[in-house]
Amino acid sequence: MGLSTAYSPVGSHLAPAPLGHRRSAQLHRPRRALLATVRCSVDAAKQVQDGVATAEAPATRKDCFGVFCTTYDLKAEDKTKSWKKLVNIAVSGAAGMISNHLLFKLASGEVFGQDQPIALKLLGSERSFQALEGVAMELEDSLYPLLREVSIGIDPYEVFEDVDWALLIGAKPRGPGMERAALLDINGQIFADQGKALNAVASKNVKVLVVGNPCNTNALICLKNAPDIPAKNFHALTRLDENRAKCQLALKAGVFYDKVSNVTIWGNHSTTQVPDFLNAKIDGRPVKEVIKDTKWLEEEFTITVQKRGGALIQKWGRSSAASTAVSIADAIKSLVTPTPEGDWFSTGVYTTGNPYGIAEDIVFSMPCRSKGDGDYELATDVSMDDFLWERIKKSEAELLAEKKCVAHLTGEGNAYCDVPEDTMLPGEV
Ligand SMILES: NC(=O)C1=CN([C@@H]2O[C@H](COP(=O)(O)OP(=O)(O)OC[C@H]3O[C@@H](n4cnc5c(N)ncnc54)[C@H](OP(=O)(O)O)[C@@H]3O)[C@@H](O)[C@H]2O)C=CC1
Ligand SMILES: O=C([O-])CC(=O)C(=O)O
Repeated sequence: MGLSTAYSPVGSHLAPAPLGHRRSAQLHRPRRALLATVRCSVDAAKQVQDGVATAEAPATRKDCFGVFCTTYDLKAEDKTKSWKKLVNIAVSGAAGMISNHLLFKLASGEVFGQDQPIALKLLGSERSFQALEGVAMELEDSLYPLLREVSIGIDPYEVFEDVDWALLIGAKPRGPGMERAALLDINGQIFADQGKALNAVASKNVKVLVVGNPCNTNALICLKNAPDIPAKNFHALTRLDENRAKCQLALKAGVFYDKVSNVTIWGNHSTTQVPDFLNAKIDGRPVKEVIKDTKWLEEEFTITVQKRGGALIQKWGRSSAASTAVSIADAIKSLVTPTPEGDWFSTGVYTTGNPYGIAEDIVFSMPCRSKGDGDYELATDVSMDDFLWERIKKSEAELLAEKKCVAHLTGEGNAYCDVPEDTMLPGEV
C-alpha cells in the first residue's frame, strides 16, 4: 500500500506537539505562515512512480511530521502509475462537524475517483489550530493511499494557493437573539476575505462550493470579491435539500430513493426554498401521477423539506453534519461525473443569463446538468406553473433583500437591511 500523507504543525505558541512530532524546524517562521506544508509526501509520490523505496535521514526533512520523516517501501503498483494529476482541495472550517465527515470521504477516493490522488489543504483559525492538528493526525492514521498531502493553516492566502476546489464550510453559527443582518455581516466578511484570497492565489478555474450559512448570499459575496474567477464556478450547497426532498417523495410513494429523479430545489437555502414536485419524477413518471395527494405535495412535503434541518436539530441537539457531508460529496460528484441521461441536480449558482426569468445577479438554486468536466449547464426542459412560480418569486425576493444587506461587501454601496420577518435557515426553529 502506498502511504505518503504528512503534515507538519507549525506555530510554537500553540499546544505542545504530540509525542514524536518534530516542529522545531519551523519555529522561526512568521505567524502569517501558519501553514504546514508537506514535502516528504511529494518525494514519496515520486518514489511510488519510480518504484523506489528510501529511508531518508530525518535530519534532512524540514517539513515532515512524525512517521512521515521516513518514507516507506511503497511497492509501486500498476494502478499508481495510471493515477491522474494531483487535485488540490481546500476545506475551510476543517475542524468543524461537517468536515469531520467530509474529509474522510474525500480521502477515501469515493468523491473524485479511485485513480485521483488528492492534496487536502485545511483552513482553520487560531482557535481551532490544535483541533486541526488532531484532524490531520486522524487522516494520517487512516492510511489512505490516494491522500498524498495534508497541510493546515490559518491564512487563506497560503491555504488557497493553487487550489482546484475550495469547499468553504467554516462560518459562525447564528446564536440566540442574533439578527439575521448581523449573521449576514459577520459571515459575509469571512466570505469577502476568502473570495479575495481565492482571486489572488487559487487556480483561475477553481470550483468553489459555499456551505457556511447563509450560503447563497455568502457565495454571492465570495464571487463578487473574486472578479478574475468565472462567476459560474461558484456554488451554494442546496444538495442536502434535494436529498431531503428525494427521501420524502420516496417515503410517500413507497419506493426506494433510486426511483426518484429530476428533483429541483429552487431558490435560497432557507425556509423559502422551493422543492419542485411539478418536474420531479418517480420511476420515470411525473410525481403528480404517482402521488395523487396534492394537499400533501403542496403543504406537508414542502414544509417538511424546508424545515428538515430544524426537525433534526430538535432530535440530535446539533445541526446535520453527516448528511451534509454526504450531500457535499454528491454535489462534487455531480460536477465531475456526467449527469445520467434526462436527469439533473440542484445547486445554487449565479443567475445572470438564466433562462427562467429569475432576477439576475444573485445565487439561486436551479436544475443543472454536467458533462463531468467540473462545469454545468442549466436544464431548460423544465415546466413552470403559477404555484411553483409564486413560490420561486418569494425565495427570489428574500435573496434580493439579503443582497441589499451585504452591499458593503459586494462593492455595491451602502448596505440597507430589511429581510423578511420569517427568513430562517433550514436549521432554525
Ligand atoms: N448549506 C447547507 O446545506 C448546510 C450548511 N450548514 C452550515 O455549515 C456551517 C458549518 O457547520 P458545522 O461544520 O456543523 O459547524 P461547526 O460549528 O462544527 O464548525 C464550524 C466552523 O466554522 C468556523 N468558524 C468560522 N468563523 C467562526 C466564528 N466567527 N465563530 C465560530 N466559528 C467560526 C470554526 O472553525 P475555525 O475556528 O477553524 O474557523 C468552526 O469549526 C454552518 O454555517 C452551518 O450553518 C450546515 C448544514 C447544512
Ligand atoms: O441551519 C443550519 O445551520 C443547518 C442547515 O443549514 C440545514 O440543516 O440545512
